[in-house]
Amino acid sequence: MKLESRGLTLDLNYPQVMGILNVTPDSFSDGGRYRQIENALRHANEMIQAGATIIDIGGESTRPGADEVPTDEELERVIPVAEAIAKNFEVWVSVDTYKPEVMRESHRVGVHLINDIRALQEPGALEVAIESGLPVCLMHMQGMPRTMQHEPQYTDVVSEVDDFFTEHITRCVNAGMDREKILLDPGFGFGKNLRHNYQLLAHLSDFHHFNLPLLVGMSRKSMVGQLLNVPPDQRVIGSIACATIAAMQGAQIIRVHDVKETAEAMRIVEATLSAKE
Ligand SMILES: Nc1nc2[nH]c(SCC(=O)O)nc2c(=O)[nH]1
Repeated sequence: MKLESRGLTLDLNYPQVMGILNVTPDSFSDGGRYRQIENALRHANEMIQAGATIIDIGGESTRPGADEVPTDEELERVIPVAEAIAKNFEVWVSVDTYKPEVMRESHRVGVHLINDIRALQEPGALEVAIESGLPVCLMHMQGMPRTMQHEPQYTDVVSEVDDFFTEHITRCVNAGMDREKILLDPGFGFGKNLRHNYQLLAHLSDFHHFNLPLLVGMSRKSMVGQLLNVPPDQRVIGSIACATIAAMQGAQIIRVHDVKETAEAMRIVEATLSAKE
């Protein structure tokens, strides 16, 4: 499986590491110190050297309870950094946004992938994404970041996420999007309790029936913290375990803070999966 964008190709026969670049003052793990462009470029370069093939830039913290950021503030945080990275490095640049204006500007400055935690449900987002021709990650979320962790309920979380994927793939394709530009993400921690998260991880390979790339993000999240009872910056080993379990099930893109550690773990996964053939 391969993903193309702007002349770059991502070989999805091997797990690809997506490095997280938060440009938010309140991001729960980076502490928002990457707001300036020079720091952002330095961090992006570190992650690329460590093995990241995608840099995911986020201007609005979506940790549980986070408030929304005005569009012009998000544009100011994200676009200059996205442009600088796209100009300075031969790396995929994705933008973690649900706002159509941010998607449009991201496309204009050379971004390769739209990463939308709201699965193009904001008014205008689907049209902008189709117009851009960029690949888009559709992520499942129950509720909204401010309230999504207040008693999330499912009859069967795996089948309900599967139904969500079916519904939104159909919606996007019917609106004119090429099906092969869609990526899927179960949205760990977005309206899920601990058990829901591990049910999704345990059954991740069930989602391969769509024959679309699976992107997962568990890095430093509460699904690790609640088991290990450690703060975000001490969740690296647990996050690597999650990444390894996901990649062993064929997840193609792993979204992480700790790129070097994850990239090394993916080498072990690759060696194991290729020995299975
Ligand atoms: N596609 C995708 N995008 C994301 N953006 C965030 S922000 C919260 C955090 O990093 O803890 N999580 C995810 C995720 O899981 N998947």
